[in-house]
Amino acid sequence: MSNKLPTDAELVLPAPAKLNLFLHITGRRADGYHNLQTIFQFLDYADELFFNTRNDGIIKLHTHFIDVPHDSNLITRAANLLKAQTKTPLGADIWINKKLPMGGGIGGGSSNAATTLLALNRLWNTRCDFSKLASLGLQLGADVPVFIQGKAAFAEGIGEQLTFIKPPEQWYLVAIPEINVNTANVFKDPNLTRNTSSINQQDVLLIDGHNDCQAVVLNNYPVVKHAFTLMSEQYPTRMTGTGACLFSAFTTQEQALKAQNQLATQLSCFVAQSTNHSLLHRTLGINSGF
Ligand SMILES: C[C@@](CO)(OP(=O)(O)O)[C@H](O)COP(=O)(O)OP(=O)(O)OC[C@H]1O[C@@H](n2ccc(N)nc2=O)[C@H](O)[C@@H]1O
Ligand SMILES: Nc1ncnc2c1ncn2[C@@H]1O[C@H](COP(=O)(O)OP(=O)(O)O)[C@@H](O)[C@H]1O
Repeated sequence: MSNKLPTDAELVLPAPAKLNLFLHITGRRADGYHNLQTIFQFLDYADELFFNTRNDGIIKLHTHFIDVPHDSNLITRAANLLKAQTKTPLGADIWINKKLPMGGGIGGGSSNAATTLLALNRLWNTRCDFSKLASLGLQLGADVPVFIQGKAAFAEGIGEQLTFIKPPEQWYLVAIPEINVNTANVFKDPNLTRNTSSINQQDVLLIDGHNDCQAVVLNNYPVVKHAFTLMSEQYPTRMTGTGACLFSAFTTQEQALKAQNQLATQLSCFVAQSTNHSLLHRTLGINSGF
């Protein structure tokens, strides 16, 4: 990814990561998608996107991703979708400082799409409300709506039915196994547990839960299994989303940094605080009441 970033962009915004604190798969729909129950909480660890308005209507992503052609990049797709929906004559120049690992289950692509929708809606003055942007975002990925809403949530359906909640804000050590896990392949795996019992909304913050995708990913990706073994020998460890990233919770930053130091020679990892009010919305000055 080439990364010459502008120093004078009109709008600079974060696209934060998320964790799935648990991920239960409760069934498979007729269209092949899976119903799930999960908690999304944000991390104060983010990509950074830079936006300038263009008057000629062109949407240009300047940062090159090695593995993702521009047309299929979720940033370009989000910008094109908002432009088509609102028929604005305006365009945009966009750059990204990419920090979030791709295919890691921390939602970087979805978060990039959500940040792009909120940024351009503001720069283009296209006045779509959150629920309109969330439904546009859902066309790009199941996790985009929660990033648009910017509040930690219990999610059902394919992740789009959101009930806002406030799980404890903690410090996390997040390990990044060097592999990109393909979400579709995890959901296709015959060994995936698809019949976890549904939980009631009022119990969401009372249970510890688990991640149904974890066993499949540990079984199919030795790199993830190795990282999980190293980490779980020391701390309770869980996978986020469909992997590959793994996380352990700590009460203080010091504890999380100490754990990072212990594992640093063997695993690539970062420490971040979880938050119920997204860094994106805090930066935009949107007061969610959270
Ligand atoms: C399961 C989660 C939890 O956060 O995993 P991560 O992507 O974060 O790891 C997400 O909701 C994933 O959302 P997203 O990554 O947008 O998935 P999509 O691109 O919509 O789906 C990729 C493919 O996975 C399968 N899929 C995805 C979501 C779902 N609830 N059921 C499915 O069966 C479908 O085959 C789909 O074609
Ligand atoms: N802007 C983007 N950032 C990251 N991934 C993107 C982007 N646009 C498209 N993708 C594609 O989406 C896939 C999933 O990306 P990502 O959201 O980072 O992972 P996950 O859904 O596992 O958290 C990537 O492997 C990549 O092929």
